[in-house]
Amino acid sequence: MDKKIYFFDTTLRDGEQSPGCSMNKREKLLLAKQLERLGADVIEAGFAAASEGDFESIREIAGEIKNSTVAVLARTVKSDIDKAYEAVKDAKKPRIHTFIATSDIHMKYKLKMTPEEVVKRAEEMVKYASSLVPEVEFSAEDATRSSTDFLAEIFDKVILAGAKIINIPDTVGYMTPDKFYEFIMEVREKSKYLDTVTISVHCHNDLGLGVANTLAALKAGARQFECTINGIGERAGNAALEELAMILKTRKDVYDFESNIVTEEISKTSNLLSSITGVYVQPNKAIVGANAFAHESGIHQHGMLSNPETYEIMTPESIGLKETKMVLGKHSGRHAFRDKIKSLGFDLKEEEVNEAFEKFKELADQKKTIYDSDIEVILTRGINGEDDKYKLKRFVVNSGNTISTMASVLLDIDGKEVEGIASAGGPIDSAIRAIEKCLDMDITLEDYSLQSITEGTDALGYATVKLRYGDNHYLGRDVSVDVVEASINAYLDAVNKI
Ligand SMILES: CC(=O)SCCNC(=O)CCNC(=O)[C@H](O)C(C)(C)COP(=O)(O)OP(=O)(O)OC[C@H]1O[C@@H](n2cnc3c(N)ncnc32)[C@H](O)[C@@H]1OP(=O)(O)O
Ligand SMILES: CC(C)C(=O)C(=O)O
Ligand SMILES: [Mg+2]
Repeated sequence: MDKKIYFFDTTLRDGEQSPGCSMNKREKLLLAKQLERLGADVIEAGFAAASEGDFESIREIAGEIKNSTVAVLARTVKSDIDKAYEAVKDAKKPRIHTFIATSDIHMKYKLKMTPEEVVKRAEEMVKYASSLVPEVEFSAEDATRSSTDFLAEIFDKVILAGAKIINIPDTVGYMTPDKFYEFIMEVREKSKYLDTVTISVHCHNDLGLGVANTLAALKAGARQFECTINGIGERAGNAALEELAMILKTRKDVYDFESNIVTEEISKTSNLLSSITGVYVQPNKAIVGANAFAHESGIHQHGMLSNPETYEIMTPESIGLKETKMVLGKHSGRHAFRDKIKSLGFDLKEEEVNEAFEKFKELADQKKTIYDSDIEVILTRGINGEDDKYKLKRFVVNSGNTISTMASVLLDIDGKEVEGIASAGGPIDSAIRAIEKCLDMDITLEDYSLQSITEGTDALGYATVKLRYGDNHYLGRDVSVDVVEASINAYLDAVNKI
């Protein structure tokens, strides 16, 4: 049997049917060009009869795309097929894709047609479409809840009428892999002509089985995969193109097939779709999620640094990413921390690394994401005072828009606890005044500044305090995710210098 898999991308049609994923003409064209670079064999550009905008988008895509077939969807309705033809006629490789439902429930309640009428309509419209374009695809909507006898009958009729591709959609995502395999084999056995055309599948993801069912269909003889980028589509979406493509590439030992997909374009295509629609994939999404090539825990990071194959079955480069992300966080270990320090250009002795590592863990307990700039702060400034005479033990600040701010600061001064309480305009002002009450020193605060030096709302605040004592000036600094704490410690840093 044929070893080639044809990827039929329906992001611009079924994908666009997902709530919130509508695209305008310019956006559809941008994405179509990227799908062409990705190597999609067929790009289903839209549903021409749906709206004037969709019609124009398909026409423009048909005029621009040269390497992929441009398909357009139509009901088995003559006016839909005429619209579809008008939209796609200038394409280098046009395809009209027409469909009608074949399950009892759809025929009886939705179409209000008898099975005989459905077969007749399908046959007539496939014949008509085949008189307009060389390639016509026929889909039996809700095929997987239809009788296999009826499918065999309608498929044979439309194949004789000119259909070159027969699609067996799992429209409502009802199949399981074993059942789908048996189902397709049964239809193939009952049909006279199905094996003379390309069998396609179109699996929805209502039970999370879109990709698994597509692979089961491959085993049963399907050679066209209908799928979408990021798995978008009606309801729970369609089988995800990037997952299917990477399964074929990564498990060639199991699936010995060829495809035209340029996997190195996957990441770019996924990002483009998300930025156009504003619908982003979850971080743990297979292949294209932000965490798909990221490692935070120490044991995994150590393994990755020793040999990336310990924890990655695909390379980030194979989907077009530059590198694996080593995320530093509270689960990270010394190996990854040392590697990060080196990559930031610091050459530290082992005991300095250990000291910085302790500070890093302390910070990681307070902060969700540790950025490179956080590490730089740890390495250049430290995050806490060490063996100083004046040390902060604890502080409490009570503040709100309808109450006066009150701060209580407890210091350790040479091993003795001293507490100061003060109320002033804001939390930092109150805290500084509370410290002044603990100290029996004639100090003047000359300058104070606070800067956010890392990213995010949990950024490190960098406080600088300038004090005058007698005729001399003393500068104190500190960093913390808590700006009041950074301010208190910066003040104490200057006091300790006195
Ligand atoms: C499984 C799928 O993804 S199918 C594709 C789904 N995509 C879309 O529906 C997007 C585009 N659709 C649209 O813009 C509109 O539904 C249109 C323009 C196609 C039709 O709009 P309307 O004429 O207002 O009809 P409406 O959508 O309300 O109802 C669908 C009609 O098509 C009929 N119909 C549905 N599918 C088919 C079919 N495959 N072949 C023939 N007739 C069909 C229905 O029986 C119904 O007929 P009725 O108007 O005589 O009752
Ligand atoms: C139009 C067909 C192919 C479809 O989208 C479905 O059945 O899910
Ligand atoms: Mg669908």
